[in-house]
Amino acid sequence: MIKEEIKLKEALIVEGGCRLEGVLEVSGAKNAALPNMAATILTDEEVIIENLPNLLDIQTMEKLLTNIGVAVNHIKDKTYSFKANNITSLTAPYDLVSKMRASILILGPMLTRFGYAEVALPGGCSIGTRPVDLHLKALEKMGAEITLEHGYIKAYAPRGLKGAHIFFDKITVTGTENIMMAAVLAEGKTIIENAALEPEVVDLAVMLKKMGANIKGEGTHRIEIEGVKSLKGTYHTVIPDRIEAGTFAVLSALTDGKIIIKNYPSYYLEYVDEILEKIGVSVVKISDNEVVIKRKDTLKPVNIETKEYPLFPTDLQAQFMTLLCFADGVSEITENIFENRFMHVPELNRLGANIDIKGKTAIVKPVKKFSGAHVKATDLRASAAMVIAGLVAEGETTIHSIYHLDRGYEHIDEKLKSIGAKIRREVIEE
Ligand SMILES: CC(=O)N[C@H]1[C@@H](OP(=O)(O)OP(=O)(O)OC[C@H]2O[C@@H](n3ccc(=O)[nH]c3=O)[C@H](O)[C@@H]2O)O[C@H](CO)[C@@H](O)[C@@H]1O
Ligand SMILES: C=C(OP(=O)(O)O)C(=O)O
Repeated sequence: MIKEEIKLKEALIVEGGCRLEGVLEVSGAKNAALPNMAATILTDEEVIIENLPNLLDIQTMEKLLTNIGVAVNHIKDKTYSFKANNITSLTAPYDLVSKMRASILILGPMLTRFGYAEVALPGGCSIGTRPVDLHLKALEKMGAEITLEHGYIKAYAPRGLKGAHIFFDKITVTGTENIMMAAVLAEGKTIIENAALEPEVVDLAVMLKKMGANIKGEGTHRIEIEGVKSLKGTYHTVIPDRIEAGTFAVLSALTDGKIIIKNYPSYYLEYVDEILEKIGVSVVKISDNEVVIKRKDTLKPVNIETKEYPLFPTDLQAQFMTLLCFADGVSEITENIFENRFMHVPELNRLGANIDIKGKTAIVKPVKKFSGAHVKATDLRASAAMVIAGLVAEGETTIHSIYHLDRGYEHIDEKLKSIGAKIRREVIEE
């Protein structure tokens, strides 16, 4: 059986109630590393990226890049070099794209540098339909001719892309990144309005500027890019993962252990930290890059709405729902970004939670305890919620189908074992 087939059947078995003590280190951000890697297509010079997290999604992006001829070399722990000086194909095949929606990020760079790109349509995923129409419309506005054939996006710009005025009807993170990468080598000026403000978008702009791109306004809703003829190599370090950090904060608050979180990016988590404070959980800085989590005896309910950065991230919704199950009143959590991101609710209820869904709002009623059960890890952050829930539940929790967890959490079981958690992987026939 090949490795990935086994992974689909892997389960995580978590024993609840263990005393946790030690250091949890936050890894490089998946959602920054993926666009950083895609941007290496934009130059024939060597780009070195450091602090790449060891994740399935990173391996998928590596495969997408090597598949088109990018030379990827491991230099040292978490540091890789990329050289796109011998591109042999301009296709992102379905078998890779179907593993990870962020594969769409190589469309903009391939098209702008080589005038052609073929990427399998990512299709829907468990958290929603997630179309890429905004990416495609923006590229068309830049002069690309796009057709959809046999499940593939085929994009042509034989004479190169042209700068354009793009207004995104909806704020899109990878859409902003894709168009920013397309615009850096386009002829003339591109203005992206209603651009995403996420730190990962800003980090991509920082990297592109080091490569010689001319970008202004990153971190605001209006980004201006003046195209240049070519880009050069650079050295870049991936920023810390704010979602992994937030996940660790929730885990720490609920298990009430003596956990130090290292590389906690407080500067990206201001709003999240404010919400934690309202719940009765303080993030206390103990050194430049380390925090501990202190909680009041009684947790308070809060209402949360997911929104684009700098407001509450959808990628922390499931973890905060788990935390709020133990508040002393009713909380309401509204999911505004993805239409189907409550799949953790029935799974949390299996563990003893009392959550109802009304449209796009989950009503989280207080419970005193969770008790271990068999649950399913339905998507990436739902999986993280199950791990947290398993650590606080009485008895043993078996989390089935943990494939998604490995897409976005680096060695989660090893990290948790190092602070005293009893957690193991088992291959279960399903
Ligand atoms: C690799 C990566 O960075 N993933 C993140 C990125 O995903 P991703 O970039 O895919 O998410 P978007 O910001 O694009 O999606 C926001 C909303 O816009 C919609 N939309 C998007 C594009 C489009 O062409 N048409 C359209 O309708 C989506 O369906 C969704 O409802 O941002 C999400 C929102 O913060 C996060 O949850 C993901 O972790
Ligand atoms: C939804 C997520 O990722 P992706 O966009 O890669 O599916 C996530 O990181 O929670």
